[in-house]
Amino acid sequence: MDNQLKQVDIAIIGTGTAGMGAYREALKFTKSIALIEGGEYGTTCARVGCMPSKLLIAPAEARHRAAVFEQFGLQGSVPSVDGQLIMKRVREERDRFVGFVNEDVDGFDETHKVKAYAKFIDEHTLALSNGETIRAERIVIATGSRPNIPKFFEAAEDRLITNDDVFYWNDLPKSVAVFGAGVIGLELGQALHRLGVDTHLFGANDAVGPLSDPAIREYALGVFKSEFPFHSNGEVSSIKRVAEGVEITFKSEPDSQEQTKVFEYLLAATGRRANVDNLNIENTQLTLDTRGIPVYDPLSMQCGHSHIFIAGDVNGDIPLLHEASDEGRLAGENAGRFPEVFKRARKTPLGVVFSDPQIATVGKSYSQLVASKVPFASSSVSFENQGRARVMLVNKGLMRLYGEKETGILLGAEMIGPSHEHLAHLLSWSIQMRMTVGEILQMPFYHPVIEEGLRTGLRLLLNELNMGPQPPLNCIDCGPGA
Ligand SMILES: Cc1cc2nc3c(=O)[nH]c(=O)nc-3n(C[C@H](O)[C@H](O)[C@H](O)COP(=O)(O)OP(=O)(O)OC[C@H]3O[C@@H](n4cnc5c(N)ncnc54)[C@H](O)[C@@H]3O)c2cc1C
Ligand SMILES: NC(=O)c1ccc[n+]([C@@H]2O[C@H](COP(=O)([O-])OP(=O)(O)OC[C@H]3O[C@@H](n4cnc5c(N)ncnc54)[C@H](O)[C@@H]3O)[C@@H](O)[C@H]2O)c1
Repeated sequence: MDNQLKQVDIAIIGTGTAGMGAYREALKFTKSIALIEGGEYGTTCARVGCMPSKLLIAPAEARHRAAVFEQFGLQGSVPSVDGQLIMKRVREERDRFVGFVNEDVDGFDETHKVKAYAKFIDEHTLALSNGETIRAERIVIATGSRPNIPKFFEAAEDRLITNDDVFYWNDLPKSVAVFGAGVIGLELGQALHRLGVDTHLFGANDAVGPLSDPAIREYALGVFKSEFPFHSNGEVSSIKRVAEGVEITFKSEPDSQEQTKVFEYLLAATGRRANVDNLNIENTQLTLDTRGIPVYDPLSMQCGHSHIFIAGDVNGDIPLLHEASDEGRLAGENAGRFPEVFKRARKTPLGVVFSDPQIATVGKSYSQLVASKVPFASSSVSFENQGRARVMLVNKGLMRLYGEKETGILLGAEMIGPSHEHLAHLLSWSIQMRMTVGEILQMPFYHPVIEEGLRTGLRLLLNELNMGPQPPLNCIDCGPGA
């Protein structure tokens, strides 16, 4: 094997978002790099993740929106769905996004790119699936994650699919059983339903996306259950491949009647698994956690005190695009400067689920605050009577804000509601600036806008913190419906 030994300063395993970020930073320190990719270039985000999922959601939301036009007094039928055209646009636009990534990869130094899967032989040596061996002074692991599929689902045989399959469809199916009411299940399940696919969403323990605040979770359950069949605490007793598809026998609630239904596909959206189990990581001296993931410092991405760094979904921490990008760059920089290693402050946590209404989490979650024993106060604000939301007929939503007692600093928020991708950004920026609730309230709020609902929530929180008066009901100087 050693006849093909290549020696480099830095090997980066994986050329996704984190790997590409690591490469760009590492280049600032050395030109001796192996950027290794076993699968397809293009990144999970662009190929089968963030971008194609939003491309599927866009027509689904547009069609759903048309269904409320009647309430404005606009008459007319809801547009019919041409599944082939919908999927054609999803694929074409997706390919365009992938094309941009591939242009970047094309621009990388050819001598740096290695097309093979890598495994550890020892702490410095990697065996490649093409038979070559690489010895690297420093290594960045950026191998991403893959769908986690419970064994139970294998009974669906060839009708078992994941997000990796959906965005290659040529047409929409007639029916889909979506398992997992996490982020992927909610986004794809609701979009498929809105595009006329007979969709059932099967959850577990009443979980909804990333929500931990019981009040928001309950509200979200109500919203989604009123729109499509959502068995948030269902029990599935059997899954069978039958001639027409997948037969699923289930109870919608533990004490409800058992029912059997055949779906064209079973879509597994039951979480993701770090691609660390196929790296022979045990051939290194790294300390592993109970999931088999190397223990690392999230401020430097360094595994222990070693020359190995881990970034992106593979570290199982915050599987989001902007985090993978930040982590990749930090890992690449530190791999470049090793043995000197710098710590960098991380950004305020921010998560958005592109369901409708949108779900968002910012800063510390409710469950983290409860566990941390930090003294905090909270406020709740509904968007059902919020002026701008009612004008636009998007008045479904509930927001909970958490602030630190004594300092009045905003700590976090969980929410479901209209335009919450934007409100969540305002809140995360405020939290990152360590602003108090009083200081945020000094910022301008226009009228009439959805942000006025956020202002009401902040005023209520200020009062809960004993730092401001109870806001007047239907406050006219705040604008009607604020
Ligand atoms: C359906 C879906 C929707 C999503 N939507 C959003 C969203 O809206 N917003 C958001 O912020 N995040 C979203 N995400 C999450 C986001 O896509 C990921 O957090 C991000 O893409 C992770 O990047 P990464 O670099 O860690 O992994 P990847 O981009 O997956 O890169 C890892 C690379 O490593 C390669 N590899 C694996 N093992 C080896 C090996 N042994 N040797 C060599 N190469 C290897 C893989 O082939 C892959 O190319 C979504 C994810 C999914 C699945
Ligand atoms: N908008 C976004 O930012 C976005 C979109 C999609 C994905 N993502 C990222 O991808 C990650 C993975 O998404 P995901 O939805 O696969 O994972 P997830 O962890 O968000 O949700 C998985 C869900 O599956 C449920 N589950 C597990 N086993 C089950 C079973 N047997 N039956 C029914 N339900 C079961 C869990 O209770 C959980 O609610 C997310 O954590 C997120 O970071 C982000």
